[in-house]
Amino acid sequence: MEPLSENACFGGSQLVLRHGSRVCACDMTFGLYLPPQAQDGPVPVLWYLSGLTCTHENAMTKAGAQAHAAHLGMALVFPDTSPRGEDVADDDAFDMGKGAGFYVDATEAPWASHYKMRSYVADELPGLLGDFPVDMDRQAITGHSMGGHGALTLAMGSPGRFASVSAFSPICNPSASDWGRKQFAAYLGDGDHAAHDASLLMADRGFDGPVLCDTGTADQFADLLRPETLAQAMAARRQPGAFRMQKGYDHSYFFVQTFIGDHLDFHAEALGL
Ligand SMILES: N[C@@H](CCC(=O)N[C@@H](CS)C(=O)NCC(=O)O)C(=O)O
Repeated sequence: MEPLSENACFGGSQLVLRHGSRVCACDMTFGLYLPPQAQDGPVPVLWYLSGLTCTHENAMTKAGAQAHAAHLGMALVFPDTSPRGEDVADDDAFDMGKGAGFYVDATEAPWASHYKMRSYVADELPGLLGDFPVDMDRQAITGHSMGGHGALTLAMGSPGRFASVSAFSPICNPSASDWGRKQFAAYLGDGDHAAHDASLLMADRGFDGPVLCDTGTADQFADLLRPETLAQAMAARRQPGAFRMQKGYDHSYFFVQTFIGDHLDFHAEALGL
């Protein structure tokens, strides 16, 4: 693993690291924030999965999460959203290919050779965190938009792994949205689309911990996100958690940074901090 940068941040350290990914068959870059408490021993960790067009850098520089994480004593991981490199397939549309891995393992050409973001985030990257003072028995997960979809589907698909899950303006029902149908057809072909649909997973099995979901009432992508499908599924299942529509907020990082403190407090409680 190669350190690309390290910056002091709220008494802790913001690292950017690059490594050769076995599952994505390319170099991958991620951000890792270690709070000051990590100097005394392993700390719980919150995964932050980002949205369309993002790299590891957007949330790391724009979500404002580090101040809260430093106060609470929580590490933050910021993975990239797709494989990278010249030989990695791409698409002209911003919502396909690079920057749009959708946290699935592609099975179809030309995507299958590199687009394995589910395995990357769920299996490979956690294995690499053993080099750092991070307590992998205490994990929680959050994400924004496509990353909210990733957080919810990974949490519900990995029972017992995450103490809590939250999402900012998640894509809630990709198998019935233009943010999902096109990508699942390309990446997964006729494979199991429902296994990657948060609202269908919520209806089918729910999550064995608390859920927090925030979406802005002025979100310009609301018709693609379909928040009503997750709200309905949570209520029908009696899922412990909160589903909130935040008045006046749009899809941007101004929305994320407004509520990131709420989300970190929510995860801290579930993680026993
Ligand atoms: N570029 C797209 C929008 C993509 C977008 O809003 N991406 C969100 C996540 S879905 C994001 O976080 N963008 C990066 C940023 O704001 O830093 C468009 O113009 O329609």
